[in-house]
Amino acid sequence: MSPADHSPTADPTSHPGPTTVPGDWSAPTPDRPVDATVVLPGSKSLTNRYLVLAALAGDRSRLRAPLRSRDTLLMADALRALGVRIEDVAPDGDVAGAVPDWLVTPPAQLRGDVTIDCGLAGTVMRFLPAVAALAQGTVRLDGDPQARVRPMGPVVDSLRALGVDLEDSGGYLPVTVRGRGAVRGGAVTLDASASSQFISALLLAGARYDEGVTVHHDGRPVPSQPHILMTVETLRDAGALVDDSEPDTWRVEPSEINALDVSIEPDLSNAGPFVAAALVTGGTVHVPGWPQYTTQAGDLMREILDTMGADVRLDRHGLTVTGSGELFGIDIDLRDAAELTPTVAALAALASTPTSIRGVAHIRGHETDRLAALTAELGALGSAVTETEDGLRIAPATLHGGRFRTYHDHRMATAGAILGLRVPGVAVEDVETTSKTLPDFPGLWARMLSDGATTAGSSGATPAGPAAAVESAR
Ligand SMILES: O=C(O)C1=C[C@@H](OP(=O)(O)O)[C@@H](O)[C@H](O)C1
Ligand SMILES: C=C(OP(=O)(O)O)C(=O)O
Repeated sequence: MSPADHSPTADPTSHPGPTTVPGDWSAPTPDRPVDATVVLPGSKSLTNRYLVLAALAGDRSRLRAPLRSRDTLLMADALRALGVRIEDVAPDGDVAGAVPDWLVTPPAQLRGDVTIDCGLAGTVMRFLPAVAALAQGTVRLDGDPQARVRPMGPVVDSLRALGVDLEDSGGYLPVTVRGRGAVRGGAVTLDASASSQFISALLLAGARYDEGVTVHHDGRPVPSQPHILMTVETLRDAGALVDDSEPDTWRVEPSEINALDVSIEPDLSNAGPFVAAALVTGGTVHVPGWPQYTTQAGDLMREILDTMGADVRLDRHGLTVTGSGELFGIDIDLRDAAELTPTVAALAALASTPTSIRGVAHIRGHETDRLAALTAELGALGSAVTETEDGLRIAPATLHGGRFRTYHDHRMATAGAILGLRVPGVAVEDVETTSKTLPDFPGLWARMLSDGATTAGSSGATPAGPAAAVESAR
């Protein structure tokens, strides 16, 4: 099945529904520009890569300021089930409110005869079959009902070609891996146009395969390429030898994986809605610890906000975004940073000139069919939005309040929050879905918008240290 065949689990064509439903979250509409410092928790993508590498390493690793959200806690629980010890330890220094570090001790041999809950986490459902293949025994992987429509075919077929004994459900979860404690490895060709995570999965575990792994992509362009570079760089951090010099081909030599001691950068894609608030309200948002160099796709927010009308400054203290009150549309290929689409689409719906978002056909296979979901929900609030073959076109329109459905998609919920900054009466369904990658989004959002609020841990903390914190500059 192609990603285009997927549709959201709730039917976006069934609008208009009720205006609000008990339990919906009223997105706040501030009466003045935001002026805040927002400390974001660690990157989901980095945390889950380092957890996997630490589980496959030869010795104990330390992950500093890891993200603790549904996706990373599921990854940690899955690795624990495979025999990895993951313990909380206090971070160095006396930083109030800082999240504990994770000490990760790999077992001599990963064990099987376990069932793993992948939730709705692409990183867990795609990365772990490649790890489970190294376990001794059977590992059954399943997830949320919506996870069962996210594509897995190329990763399971590739593992089979590399010598792994497994069963899938027609290219989807549930998947059963019969681990034999070792994997032959070798060369494989796959079509990764539906997700870069297929490639990352094989590379992350590939150093531990007897022959290493050579992965060649054949198909339409691979999306989210910075995430593959992130995989390559985290492998190199752990001493693995990776050759990515040929386009669409990656080679990981068989080797030990070294223990790691790493600090996790703040999650820049999760920072997106917060820095977007500066543009929407004509205010200022500062994000400490925004890295000067990063493989995170979310770093593209800097260019996006600049094009859409903000003043964007990055220095050694972090990122500062200031809006002027003007918000322009954008013409952008988001293939490399597809996870930003809901954030950019929400901004576009508030803009004074048209927007075209291209290159993101594959996000029909993300947490939900994001193109259908955004078309339905933005449209229901009055936006002039059209779904195209590989993206969205959004023309200026006057929006009104109403119910914004979220389809179990954290980034749909944060898109609703962005709209609410300008449009009174936006009621966001199931805002708790944001806990997939960000603990306490509603609290953090409210504190960003409130006067003089300071959460514990924001003063004197290392940028990525606290769970999440906001300091209002007012
Ligand atoms: O490897 C990763 O950490 C991710 C890769 C990307 O997936 P796709 O390639 O499926 O877009 C991205 O959208 C997702 O949020 C995280
Ligand atoms: C696509 C996303 O997540 P996942 O890692 O589950 O693919 C996302 O966070 O936007």
